[in-house]
Amino acid sequence: MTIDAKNILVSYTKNGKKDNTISIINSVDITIVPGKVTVIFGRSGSGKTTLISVLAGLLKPQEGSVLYDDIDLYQQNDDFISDFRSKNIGFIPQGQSLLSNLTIKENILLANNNGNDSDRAEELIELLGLSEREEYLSSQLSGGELRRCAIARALINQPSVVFADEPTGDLDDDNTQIVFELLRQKAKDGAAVVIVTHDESAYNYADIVYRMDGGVLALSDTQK
Ligand SMILES: Nc1ncnc2c1ncn2[C@@H]1O[C@H](COP(=O)(O)OP(=O)(O)OP(=O)(O)O)[C@@H](O)[C@H]1O
Repeated sequence: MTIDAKNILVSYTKNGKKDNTISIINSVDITIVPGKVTVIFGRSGSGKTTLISVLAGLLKPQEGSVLYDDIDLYQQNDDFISDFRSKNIGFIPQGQSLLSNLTIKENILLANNNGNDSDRAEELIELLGLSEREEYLSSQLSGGELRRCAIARALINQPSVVFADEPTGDLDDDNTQIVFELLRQKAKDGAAVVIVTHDESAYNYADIVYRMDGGVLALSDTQK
């Protein structure tokens, strides 16, 4: 599935005053293609999370369109968007997003559309080096283990599009490599993969590189 976003504009009202708006995403155009890893680098606060939230159907922009092939996402109703997202999109958010009273496997399967794809959950748990912690409650896990569990949860439905927001933020070098390799493998299997990060080591796994600065997106001049 190809994502074609055009003229995206997001701004927020400061202190509830209409004449006091700050622009976060400024006339951004981007095309995301299947089978490739697209990496968007940018400083903290440059608008990366906001942009992928728009691309993933989580935040309607004030202006612009997001097309998934010929589906104009924000022209659809909320039920359609929600169903579309759960069938097609895996989103790895920043921060802690798991239910603390469930085990790793239960958290992963909670997101599973096909009911109970236990084998796929096991496969991801092993790939992400979580086998020894499988029966732990998520409240008993380290930051890096929680992060890897959130990645497995985002991949359980074999999504054709994956958005990863700082997926290696709290991981050591070995686990960073495992996660980037896994995302690259998803792209090799045909998914469109988008990673936003500060982690320059992501460059080694990227097919297409963008830089975001102050809400403006540009293809990197260190293009591969
Ligand atoms: N709901 C909101 N209301 C007002 N401002 C917001 C809101 N959400 C985000 N912002 C602002 O928009 C800017 C971009 O935020 P965003 O989270 O997209 O940046 P980022 O590049 O992902 O940063 P980080 O790398 O730190 O996650 C920030 O200055 C942030 O404070």
